[in-house]
Amino acid sequence: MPQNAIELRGLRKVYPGTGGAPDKEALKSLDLDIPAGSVFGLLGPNGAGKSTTINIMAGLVRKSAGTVKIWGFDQDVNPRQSRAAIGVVPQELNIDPFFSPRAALELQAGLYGVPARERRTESILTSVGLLDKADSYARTLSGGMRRRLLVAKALVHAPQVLVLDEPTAGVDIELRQMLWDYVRELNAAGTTIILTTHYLEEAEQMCDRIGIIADGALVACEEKSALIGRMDTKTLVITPERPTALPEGLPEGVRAALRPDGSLALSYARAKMSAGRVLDAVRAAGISIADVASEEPHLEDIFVALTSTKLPPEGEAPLGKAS
Ligand SMILES: Nc1ncnc2c1ncn2[C@@H]1O[C@H](COP(=O)(O)OP(=O)(O)OP(=O)(O)O)[C@@H](O)[C@H]1O
Repeated sequence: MPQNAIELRGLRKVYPGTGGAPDKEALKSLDLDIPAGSVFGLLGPNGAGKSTTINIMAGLVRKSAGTVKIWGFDQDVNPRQSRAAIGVVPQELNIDPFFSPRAALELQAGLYGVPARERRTESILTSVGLLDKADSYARTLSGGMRRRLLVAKALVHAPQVLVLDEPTAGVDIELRQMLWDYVRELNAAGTTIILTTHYLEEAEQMCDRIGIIADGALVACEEKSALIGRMDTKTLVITPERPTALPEGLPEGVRAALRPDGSLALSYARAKMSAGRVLDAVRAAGISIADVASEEPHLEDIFVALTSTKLPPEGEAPLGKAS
């Protein structure tokens, strides 16, 4: 097993401008290692270059410069092996409406040159919960079933690396849970998982390593815990015994806000301040404390700090997206 499932070096992509528009440098010079066996989240605002990166890895978009290694195979030197090592679940739900799931998987297996005796059509359909629909026309499948069929198609050639591009956009909570349970199972069985998502909470739950890309460049790539640990802020949430206004005379560097439930949120840099000092200052301001809780920073805080972009809340369509 190679140390890295994916190695990108100096990856650059320029889309030629059309109709008088200037060229677009979608990837500037991306270096990225994704360790084998990980669940890696590739995050970034709209237009950052995530799909371009994934599509280059999948062989769907031609890079302008740089090298791409998949499972140790250089895409330019060993195109067949590198293609065989990766399966991509695309963002769009486009499937051929006249094929049944069984026929779609058989066709995909044929495209990848999987010999008939090695095909696992039934077991893949079973694991994505589509066996009872195996022989129905794909056009009769619900959106959630189509998504599962796309996952199944990406798995027919048993790739070591599975890429899911925005897999849960517009998917209901039950299906999302099922999809993630299945992805976790695949990972436990050794498949490296790469996913892009607009839902930071999802990335926080699912991924053990995270890369953040903004404007065609990687701005962070670390273990999730290290990334969150980089954020030095801490927040104390105080429930006062009686309704209160914002306290006066807090130490410098402490930001105070009243929350709609009447609690008082006090944020500060951990390196410069202690919880004890903050609480002393609150008491000195005449506030009696009924309860205190502390909040650690979330991935979203880091994302905002690194990209200056706030993502829309869960459930809303990301900017510029129809889905
Ligand atoms: N075929 C294309 N021709 C010209 N420009 C393109 C093309 N595909 C993408 N771009 C541009 O390249 C940049 C990166 O796009 P990309 O789709 O990779 O971003 P993304 O991070 O996946 O965004 P999103 O979250 O919206 O999917 C954007 O500015 C986009 O407009």
